[in-house]
Amino acid sequence: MGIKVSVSLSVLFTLLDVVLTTVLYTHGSHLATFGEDALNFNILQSALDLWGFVLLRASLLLGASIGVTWNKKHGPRRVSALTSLILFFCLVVITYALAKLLMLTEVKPLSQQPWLLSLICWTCASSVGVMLLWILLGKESSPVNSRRRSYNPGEGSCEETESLMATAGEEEQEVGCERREKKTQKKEEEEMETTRSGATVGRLMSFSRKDAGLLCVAFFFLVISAVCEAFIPLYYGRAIDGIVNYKSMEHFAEPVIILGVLALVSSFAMGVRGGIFSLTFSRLNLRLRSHLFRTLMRQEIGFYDENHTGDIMSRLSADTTQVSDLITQNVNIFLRSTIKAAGFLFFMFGISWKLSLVAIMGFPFIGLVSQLYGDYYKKLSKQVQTTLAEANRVAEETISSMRTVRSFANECGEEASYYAKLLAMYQLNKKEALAYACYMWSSSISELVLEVSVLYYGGHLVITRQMTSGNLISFFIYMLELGECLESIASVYTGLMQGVGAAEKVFEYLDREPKHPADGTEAPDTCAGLVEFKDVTFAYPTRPDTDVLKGVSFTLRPGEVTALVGPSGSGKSSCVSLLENFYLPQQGQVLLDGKPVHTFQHDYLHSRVALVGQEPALFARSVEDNITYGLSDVSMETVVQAATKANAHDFITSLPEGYETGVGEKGTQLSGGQKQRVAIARALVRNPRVLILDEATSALDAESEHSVQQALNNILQEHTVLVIAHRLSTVEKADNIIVIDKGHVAEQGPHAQLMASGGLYSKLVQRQVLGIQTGAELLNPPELSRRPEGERRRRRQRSSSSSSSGGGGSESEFKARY
Ligand SMILES: Nc1ncnc2c1ncn2[C@@H]1O[C@H](COP(=O)(O)OP(=O)(O)OP(=O)(O)O)[C@@H](O)[C@H]1O
Repeated sequence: MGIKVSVSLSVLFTLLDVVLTTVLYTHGSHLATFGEDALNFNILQSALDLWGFVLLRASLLLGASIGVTWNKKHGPRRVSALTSLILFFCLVVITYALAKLLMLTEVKPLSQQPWLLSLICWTCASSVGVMLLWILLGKESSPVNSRRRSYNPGEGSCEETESLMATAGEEEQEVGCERREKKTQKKEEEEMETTRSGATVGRLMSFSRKDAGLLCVAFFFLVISAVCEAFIPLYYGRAIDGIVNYKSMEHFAEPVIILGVLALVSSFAMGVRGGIFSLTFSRLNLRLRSHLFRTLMRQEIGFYDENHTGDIMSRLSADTTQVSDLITQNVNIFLRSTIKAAGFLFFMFGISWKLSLVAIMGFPFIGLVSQLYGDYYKKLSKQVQTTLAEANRVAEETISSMRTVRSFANECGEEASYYAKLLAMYQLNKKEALAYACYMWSSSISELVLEVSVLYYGGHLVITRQMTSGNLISFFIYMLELGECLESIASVYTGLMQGVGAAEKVFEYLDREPKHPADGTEAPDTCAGLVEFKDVTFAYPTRPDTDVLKGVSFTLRPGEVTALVGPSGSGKSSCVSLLENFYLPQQGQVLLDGKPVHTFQHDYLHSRVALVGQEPALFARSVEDNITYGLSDVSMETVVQAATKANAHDFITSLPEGYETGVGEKGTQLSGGQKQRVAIARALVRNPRVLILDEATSALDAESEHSVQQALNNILQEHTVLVIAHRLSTVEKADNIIVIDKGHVAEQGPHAQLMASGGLYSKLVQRQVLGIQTGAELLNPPELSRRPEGERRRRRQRSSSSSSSGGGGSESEFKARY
């Protein structure tokens, strides 16, 4: 609807309002009434005050219409900013009109004052009309918005105001325009958020579709318990009337028996309803969590680089619980309270419509306060969720790296950073508490005012014999219960807002499509294990502007050992990540048997390409489960075979429960070397075609390294092996050594050739040998000097042999290594 339409509607409505109100006020013809009333105004006889309101209504609507027509750009926004105030004004007018109606009934029956009754009804209806039209006028900002969007503060193109800027005060206008833009943007965001909230609740409902049957049963019992509860105050009143008015046991006993039956049925229905809602909560929670976890499992590795574990855990635990609560708890309370409130209102009007009018006059004000509070609370709760996730992240990171924290004695530092996060949350909690206090204060005051007014007016009705004392008591119980229902509805609103905030975050993850899905389909019967990197350029998604690999090309041949060496941070592990299909290169291709790795089936690729990483991560399960991780139906014989090849069998059998022994969280109950051997067994049990050893033996002692490498040596011929090692002595006999430097392949070839060329590799070797020598001398010169001459000679020989250009190590020594 355009501005023109809403303005025309407002003008027409204003005309109708003025004419109709004036006609009703003057009873159609007596215009002299104005003069008489103005001179002798009596609130109980004259309706001049109601006619006065029409002037206010007309001024407001006409003013707003002129405003939005005159200033199409900012007018609607200004009108919209005043909406709460206008709603408040209209509610006051309605309350005043209803109060006047009650006063007039005291003077004469309403049937004798039809004009006045019609005028009061029209005043209430037209006030509602003004509210709606005001909202409509405030909303008609779409054409302006589209123009506003073209404004770019950075480029200074606030088109409409640009021409004015030529005059004085250009800068002020620009700043003002920018500020207004921000305000409007905020308002638009809020509007969008409200729409989104509705959509989120709708989506959650559809998520609970599977529990529709259960929810229907729960709803049935909810209605039964609510209806029974709605009747209870009525029979309380009747019992009291039996005592006070009839003073007869018969009149007293009947309502008491009915009361007993109602209480019995309602408590039974309440129990069944509560149980079913709890069950639905658990089912929904189960579905939501497993669905979210499944979505998380599908995400690419880059997602885990971008998002902190604490944040993800927060979504998975706290947010999913809150979301399940949103549907079960809040919807349960909302439905129960609404049904009960409707029943209570029905009985209240049945007992006394006049008293009911007094009681409901305050409700819209309470509703307005709840709305404002709910909006504010929603915003705060979102911020609280974010800070809580941050605090969790710090705690999680610290607790999972407790050994590092202890070894660097940084307990106090971690305490301080956790406390800082908690403090940030506390600041938000303080705001929440203040908002809650204000809300409680305003709602308690309005309740008190209502109760006193109802008691006063109800007392008047009993004294004037318009109702019985029993009915007044029933009415009062109804009203108090109604107050509780409305309070519950208000609390549900905030609960809903809190849940919607959490649900939006959960859906954000649920909706996330992996940027690099593992959806390859290739699964050939045979795999030779030929790996080719062709002109690969790669940057991590978290740092898209920094290429860590630049035009890298090399080949890993079946049956050959290829070593990747280079300074720290040169990009060796990044090559492994690409071969494992963790990331996609920006340019070039990583091929396995001539096909890009991402085209292979996920399971297939990882059964043919196995990785033993730098810091092998074990799971808090048994040794056997760790070795067979990700595989099913692996015989014990195969497990033992793999463990034996990895030189792990002996130590595993010496554990208290052998292969059944638990390894603790991340394998903390095993030594570094034991962990590495279990990780090697885990790779070998798959009998892979391509074996990647990324610093896989770095934590082994010389003895274990020797035997593991001997074991590996037996199987090397069947595999394509890629070795990354910092200790260059361990790679010197590899078939091909690829030297990576700053993301480039600096040189490649066998050890002897690289040493002869005198390039980066030979420098690294020399530096390392020198480093070892100097380090050893610096560390322990007296001990070294005290050692027998024979041992010193042997050490010298060993170091000189490894630094010699030919590598010096015998073939058997290499075989012992691989
Ligand atoms: N997940 C990641 N996100 C962003 N950058 C990363 C990530 N992992 C590594 N890097 C960066 O990429 C570069 C290459 O790292 P890479 O781990 O491949 O080096 P490397 O040669 O294996 O080092 P090292 O020998 O020390 O293990 C480094 O500058 C590193 O900071």
